[in-house]
Amino acid sequence: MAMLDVAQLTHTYGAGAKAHRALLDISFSVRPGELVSIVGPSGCGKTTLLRTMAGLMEPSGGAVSLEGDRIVGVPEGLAMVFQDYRGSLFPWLSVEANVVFPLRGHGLEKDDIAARVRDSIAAVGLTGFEDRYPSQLSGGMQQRVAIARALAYRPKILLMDEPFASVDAQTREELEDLVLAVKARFGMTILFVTHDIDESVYLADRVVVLSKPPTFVQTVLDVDLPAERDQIATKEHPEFIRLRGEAARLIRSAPHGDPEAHAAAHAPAAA
Ligand SMILES: Nc1ncnc2c1ncn2[C@@H]1O[C@H](COP(=O)(O)OP(=O)(O)OP(=O)(O)O)[C@@H](O)[C@H]1O
Repeated sequence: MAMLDVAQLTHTYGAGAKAHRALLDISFSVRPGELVSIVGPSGCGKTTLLRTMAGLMEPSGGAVSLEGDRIVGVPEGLAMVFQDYRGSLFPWLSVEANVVFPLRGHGLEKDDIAARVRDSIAAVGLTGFEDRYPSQLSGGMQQRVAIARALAYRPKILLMDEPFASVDAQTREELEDLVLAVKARFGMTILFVTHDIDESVYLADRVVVLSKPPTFVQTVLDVDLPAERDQIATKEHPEFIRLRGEAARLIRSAPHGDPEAHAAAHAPAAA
């Protein structure tokens, strides 16, 4: 069974003459232990899609399911890491207290919480920084804290919304490799939204390429690259070069969804 299943998702903002159809028909799934990335042209509806998947917004049609259960409201087994790490960490709490925060109130034993927190902070390379406050850390380190917090929660799926868009290029590469390391170590299932085509291919098992709004899935690319990725060797691999070229061409020439053609294609056959 898919960990996350997005089935014929549609969304229209407003109604009547002011209606704006954002999502025309989005269907894809994420298997357990897989990293699926989502790329598309600017304004293609990535935020709308993420908000729907996180249960923060009800779609106009279709459904999102987590392990077969339809998502209505924010589901238990889901954690998110956002681009804006400044807004997502509590500035008045230490690194450790930030990581502990979402574990409170779940009936976990003290020892279990302590072990999860220690393990997650170690996994993101921040052992020794437990007592620091977010303002005492670089942007990349703050994003590591956000990742540690999500790891400690042990979600079924981790949604990452352009998480590295605000850090410098070198830090970005380090954080990408950190995501791959924690995915391997914790068998994490990850949905990764990005504007960066290289990043989408480098990290993923599959890449979902979206159209312009009203948005549909143009294609899903299988990333047939060795599981062990390397910032230099993988990006020189002929298959990486082919895939990034294909994704770039699809995004550059992305069409808008055509509601009439879509309705005709999905109309029931005439009797
Ligand atoms: N509240 C709203 N009311 C009306 N239209 C909206 C609303 N929010 C988004 N839209 C429109 O829906 C479409 C998808 O918007 P969304 O913000 O989901 O795209 P995005 O891919 O996240 O954008 P970006 O590439 O800028 O991050 C856009 O055409 C946008 O203008």
